[in-house]
Amino acid sequence: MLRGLATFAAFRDQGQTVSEQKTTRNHLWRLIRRGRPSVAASSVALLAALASVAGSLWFPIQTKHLIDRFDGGGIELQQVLLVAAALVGGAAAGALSAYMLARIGYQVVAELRAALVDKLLRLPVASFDKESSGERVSRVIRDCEAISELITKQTVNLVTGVLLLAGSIVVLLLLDVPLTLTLLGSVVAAFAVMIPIAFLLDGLSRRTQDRVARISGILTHIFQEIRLVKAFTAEAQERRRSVAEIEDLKRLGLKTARVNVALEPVMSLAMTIAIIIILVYGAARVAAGEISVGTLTAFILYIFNVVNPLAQLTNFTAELQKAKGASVRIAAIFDEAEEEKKTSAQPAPHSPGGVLEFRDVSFAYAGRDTTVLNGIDLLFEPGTTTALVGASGSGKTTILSLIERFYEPSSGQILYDGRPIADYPLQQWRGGIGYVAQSAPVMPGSVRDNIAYGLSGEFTDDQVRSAAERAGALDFIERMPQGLDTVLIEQGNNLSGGQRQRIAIARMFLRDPDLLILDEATSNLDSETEHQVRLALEALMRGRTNIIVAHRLSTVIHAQRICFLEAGRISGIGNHGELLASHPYYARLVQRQFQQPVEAEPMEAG
Ligand SMILES: Nc1ncnc2c1ncn2[C@@H]1O[C@H](COP(=O)(O)OP(=O)(O)OP(=O)(O)O)[C@@H](O)[C@H]1O
Repeated sequence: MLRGLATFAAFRDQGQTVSEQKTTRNHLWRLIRRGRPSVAASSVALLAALASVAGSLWFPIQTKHLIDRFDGGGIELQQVLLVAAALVGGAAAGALSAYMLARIGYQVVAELRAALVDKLLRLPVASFDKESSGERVSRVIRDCEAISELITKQTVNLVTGVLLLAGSIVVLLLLDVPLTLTLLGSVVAAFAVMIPIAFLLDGLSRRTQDRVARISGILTHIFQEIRLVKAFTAEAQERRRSVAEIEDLKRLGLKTARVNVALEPVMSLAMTIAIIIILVYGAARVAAGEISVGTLTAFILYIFNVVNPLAQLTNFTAELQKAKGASVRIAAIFDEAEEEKKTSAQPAPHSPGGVLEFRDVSFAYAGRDTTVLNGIDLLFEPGTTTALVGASGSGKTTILSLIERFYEPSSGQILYDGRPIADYPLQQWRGGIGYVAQSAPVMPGSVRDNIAYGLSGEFTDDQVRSAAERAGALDFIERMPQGLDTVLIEQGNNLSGGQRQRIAIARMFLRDPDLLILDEATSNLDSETEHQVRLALEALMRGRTNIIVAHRLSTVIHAQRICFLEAGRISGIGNHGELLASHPYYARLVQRQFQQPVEAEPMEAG
């Protein structure tokens, strides 16, 4: 309640213009509507809320009648039953409305989350460069939760609170005007006393939330990189860092507890004083014969009808602020441009065996001044292998990303079969490409799921097994506890680097793409595994158009074409022999590597 009071007061100072506040409100309303709340359930919830308010308004009046009848011959059973009916009926209606609103809230949040996940999956890779994945997860989980909380818990408070407050004031004014003004004056004064403390609590609560978010970020990082922590014996350092954060959180908690402890007596004192004022003034009016004992009793009961809605309304403003903040962040995601606009006229999918051409392609990542690729002209002929070689950061992986259409060139064109690749339907375009990323990532699921990953058809065990065999992966898969059904844990931690690579290669055999793009792993495998992976890759590359970011001399030597990149420009192109003769930098690299065992030596310059 107190946080609500403070937020209510602070809201005016947030510097939002009227039109900004309207836009924020629209965002929230748009999101709630997107969740398609059921009209029937909403109507039942509203009617039940009205019934519960009626019960709360009715019961003190019935109690007044019950007490006032004492003078005229004691308690009447009918009157007792009416009080009980008002109480029980009001409570039952309140419970029904709360349940219906909870249903609506959960339905809205489920629809919203599903829509958000769907939207996030449609966003381009560039969108994920802007914000950490943790923050994106927080949009789906926490921000949606804030909107659901508003609907499930706070809407009922708003509806019943406003009605109860307004209804109570009207009934009280009808019963006795001076006593009503005294009641309102003392309750408002009691609230006013609490506002400064509420401000303090609000600030503390925000700082606590920030701290909690910070500490969860730090801990997530530590546990994600536990190998790094252990390899560098940094446990003590990380413990110190975490303990410092935990201590800060403790200090904030204690401060909050101190304010709360001070607040409780102030709060009950303020409310007690308000009640005493009403009692004393009311008793004087009873003694003077101006009001009945029943009326005074009704007034005392109505105090709760005034205080509770006031508390609920202030709470509502706090939750509303939270939900509005959340809705702005969620709406920003919904407003982002999707990777591919759905068009009614879908062009034909590309046919295999075309020439892929980079024509004067330049590229800069969004938000970065430097151009990563500068005027790249490159031809990838069908059935050939092109190796991209160059120092670290020279733009090799970026070329692969442009082919995958993770990003669009800043200028120039990428053509396939003479047509811009952007013209082909995105799903079919990517469907024709096999991409083996450097780290050979795996997804949660079984080995079988991972080999058939992203393929829509059903695959027989024989097909999956055959792909695994061609990738040189079948032996180790069969040695795993449940074979193809073995579940791969987070980031494939139960696999070695070479095994992950062979799973990725098996995936490609099953996918059977026309164009294979491969970011060669930089980590050195032992020579036996290296040999197996190379054999599997050679088999995979046969008969396809291959584009490889090459780190190993063995790969480079076998490529028909080598493209040497320096700071985003092509400084040499040709086969191994040609480059050796024409490109001093390349020749120097090769010379350096031939002094080492050729196969294990990475090719990279930087
Ligand atoms: N998502 C991104 N956002 C912004 N800049 C990026 C992004 N990815 C790469 N870069 C920058 O673009 C440049 C080229 O990166 P790229 O990954 O293409 O190089 P690379 O030649 O593949 O390097 P390596 O061999 O080390 O993998 C680097 O300076 C890098 O910092």
